[in-house]
Amino acid sequence: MMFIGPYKIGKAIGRGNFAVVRLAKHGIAKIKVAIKIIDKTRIDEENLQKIEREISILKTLDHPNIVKLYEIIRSERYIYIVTEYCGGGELYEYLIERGRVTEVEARRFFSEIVSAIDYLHENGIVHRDLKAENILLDKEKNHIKIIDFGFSNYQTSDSLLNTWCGSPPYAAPELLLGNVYDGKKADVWSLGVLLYILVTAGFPFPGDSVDKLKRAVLSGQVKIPYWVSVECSDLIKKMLVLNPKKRFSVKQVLSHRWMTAPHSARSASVILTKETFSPRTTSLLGNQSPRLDAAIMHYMQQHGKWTADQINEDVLKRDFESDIYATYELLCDKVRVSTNDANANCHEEYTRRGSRGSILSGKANVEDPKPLTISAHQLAQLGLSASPDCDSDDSSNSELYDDSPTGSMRNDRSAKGQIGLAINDQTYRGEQRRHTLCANENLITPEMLAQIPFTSNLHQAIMQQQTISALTRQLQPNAAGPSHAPMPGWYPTAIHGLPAGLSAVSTTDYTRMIPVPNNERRASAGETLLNQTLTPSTIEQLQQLVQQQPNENNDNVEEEGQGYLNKFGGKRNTVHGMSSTMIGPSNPVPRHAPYAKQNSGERRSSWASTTATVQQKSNLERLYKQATQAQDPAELLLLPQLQKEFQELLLFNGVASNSNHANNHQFDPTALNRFNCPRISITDEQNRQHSLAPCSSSFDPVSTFEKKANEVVFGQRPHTVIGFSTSVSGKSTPEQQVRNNGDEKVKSLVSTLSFTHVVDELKNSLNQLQIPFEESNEVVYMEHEMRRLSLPTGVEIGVAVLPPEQKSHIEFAILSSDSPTSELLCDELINRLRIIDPNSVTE
Ligand SMILES: Nc1ncnc2c1ncn2[C@@H]1O[C@H](COP(=O)(O)OP(=O)(O)OP(=O)(O)O)[C@@H](O)[C@H]1O
Repeated sequence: MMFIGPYKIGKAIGRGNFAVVRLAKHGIAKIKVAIKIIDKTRIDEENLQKIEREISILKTLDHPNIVKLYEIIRSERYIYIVTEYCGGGELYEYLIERGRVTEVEARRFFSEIVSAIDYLHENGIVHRDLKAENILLDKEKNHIKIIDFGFSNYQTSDSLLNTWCGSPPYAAPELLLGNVYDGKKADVWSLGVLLYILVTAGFPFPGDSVDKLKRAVLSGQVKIPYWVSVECSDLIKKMLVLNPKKRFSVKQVLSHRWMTAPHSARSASVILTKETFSPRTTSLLGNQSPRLDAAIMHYMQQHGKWTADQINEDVLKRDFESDIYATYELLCDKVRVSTNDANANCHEEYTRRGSRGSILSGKANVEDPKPLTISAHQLAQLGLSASPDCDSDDSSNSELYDDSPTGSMRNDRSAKGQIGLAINDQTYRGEQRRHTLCANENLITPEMLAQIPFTSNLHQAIMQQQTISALTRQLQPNAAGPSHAPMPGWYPTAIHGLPAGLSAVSTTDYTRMIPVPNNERRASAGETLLNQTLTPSTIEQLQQLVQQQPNENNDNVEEEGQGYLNKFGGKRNTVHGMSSTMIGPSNPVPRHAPYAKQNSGERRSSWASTTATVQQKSNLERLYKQATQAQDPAELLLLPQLQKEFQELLLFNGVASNSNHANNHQFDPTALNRFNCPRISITDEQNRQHSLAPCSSSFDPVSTFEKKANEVVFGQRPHTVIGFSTSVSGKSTPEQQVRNNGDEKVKSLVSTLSFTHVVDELKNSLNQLQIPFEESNEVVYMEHEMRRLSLPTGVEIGVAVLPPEQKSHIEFAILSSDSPTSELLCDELINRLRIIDPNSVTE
């Protein structure tokens, strides 16, 4: 078992360019954390500076949608960045697994992302590496947590940046061009890409190299699929504006009508505004020093063996390099989570805070930093017994372990705190003294106070008490007595935006007045004032809190979090510098939803040729006859040979057909592998005879082979014949017959684009999909000229301009109705047309 300080180290849950991220669990608070471990010997000075900047920025941040920093641990070789653990994985994985999300869900996620970026920009910070891999989800996959501030930087309002960084698919055009740039506007571009990805599960700009991507981005065109609402498209387009000066700012994004559209009841609760929080340092660096929670302090004194002064000092200083501060924060979070309604979470807490007016701040909807309203009975028993987690001294086989910081490696605080950054430190395990405390005063939060009528006696009594305690503190600022009286319910994390003077409010929780058992109190040194808030009954209750909290008590950090790397084969890393050839994720999000599940067994593009050589045909025919006339099923073994012949035929025709195709399309047979296509095309001989398929013959070995293969592979024969009529009259077409039969295998689209435009776009799409086609335009359909594209996949596409609309009428006839390939292909082509023609109508 491996420890870094008080953290029991588990499996790797992520990897970056220079870091490995591991799951860990805090020995005292029993909270899971993520530890980013940076090996200093593997990075150069420049990157070390980058990491230091990331740390210094993280220290200043405090937003519910930004990963929370707990502690920085340094050793000679490693830097350990301890942050909150986001158990829901990356947004990227989420989209890969589920495909695009509904706009309601997209709005909920995106609102949180934008809220966090707004918060950063408000504080003069730009992220510069926004991407779906750097956006994590909480355990319930409800809320966003932005991570990876490795490229973040400070930017004053009028300054420009010049370091090229980020991930190409998300990079703004000015970055791709290598210009100086406004980091905030570059972030907005990435936000545009993110929103596009959310609602389409694809990237807005295609390109498998930086050059291609650059060309696509600089074309200034983004094709938005038809299913995206007009409002959402509008917002995406306003974020993906080439000219950064004309591009939306984050504020404009926030006030766009798509963002302000009604959220679902649940999502409404997560909309956060800048007033809802502020950097912790702001509140803490003010003159009004917040006061620490007495119960937690007391508990820490007992279990960490720190003195009250040490705790006060480190916590108020927000010393991230101190295990004292981290322990305090973690314990606060532990209690906060448990205090909330079982189904609520801290985000809703934020909202509840934000949604109420505050007498104290005098503002409506302004952060009324709701304390955790943890009454004594909830707080006092954060006392943990000796943790079995920490009992192992298995330090021999771990590189990390060997180089883990020891108490001596830590700054002064660790020595003072004694909580055991040393791996073998026994100080936080072993026997712990748990004092029973007693309270004669419960808690009231400022929020509750705000709801008590100003003029009421109760309010005045509380305020009076507040004044007295404030005065007491002023008179005895350093006394270990009354001036250190606890401010139950207030934590650094809850103090954000604390209105001046609030720290002096004496608190009594009238809602949590439960009978307090009058157990014997065993006082300990330095707790003279804690007795006001802590009750004997709390010991057991809080013990339960820590020991019984679902999931949190699961020590199995090794097992958890293993999924990410195993499943997705690693992290898509951020690149730095124009020279990189890397482009986007190694598992690129497919561009359009129909292809979102690249490995789906259902999706089969097919490749058949109608132009086999005579020799190939006869060879196939012979093999086919042998196979089909075989009495013995074993002779079906001939099929692999047939398959091989067929593949050769495909390759032959793939190369040979280059010159035959429109636009001199370069057909690359290796594309078959890329598209994961089986070499089977499902067509029907009869169909070929009676429909328009060119090069039909009475015996088409290719199609008969396919038919046989179809039987073998799919266990059924293709049977339905759907197709356009060749007849000039257009009567009694197979298509009509099918329709009469109630079968809807002809998909139609009426486009507002011109006939030529539609045909060109279809041909482009087919070329992009690397599907060969035959084009003919002599056909007349319902007395109108019709362009026909015949595909070897069993799809016939007819395009005509029909009165009275004079719009392009496109029909996709599926010749083999049971071919999933044909269905998917038609859908894909229709989707592509809709992207360029959102006003088109499906019939
Ligand atoms: N707090 C966390 N909770 C859960 N997983 C995390 C957390 N922090 C990081 N990870 C995982 O580890 C991965 C790498 O983390 P991070 O992006 O911070 O590393 P990096 O070295 O900065 O990466 P890059 O090289 O892309 O910049 C993340 O993509 C994520 O999957």
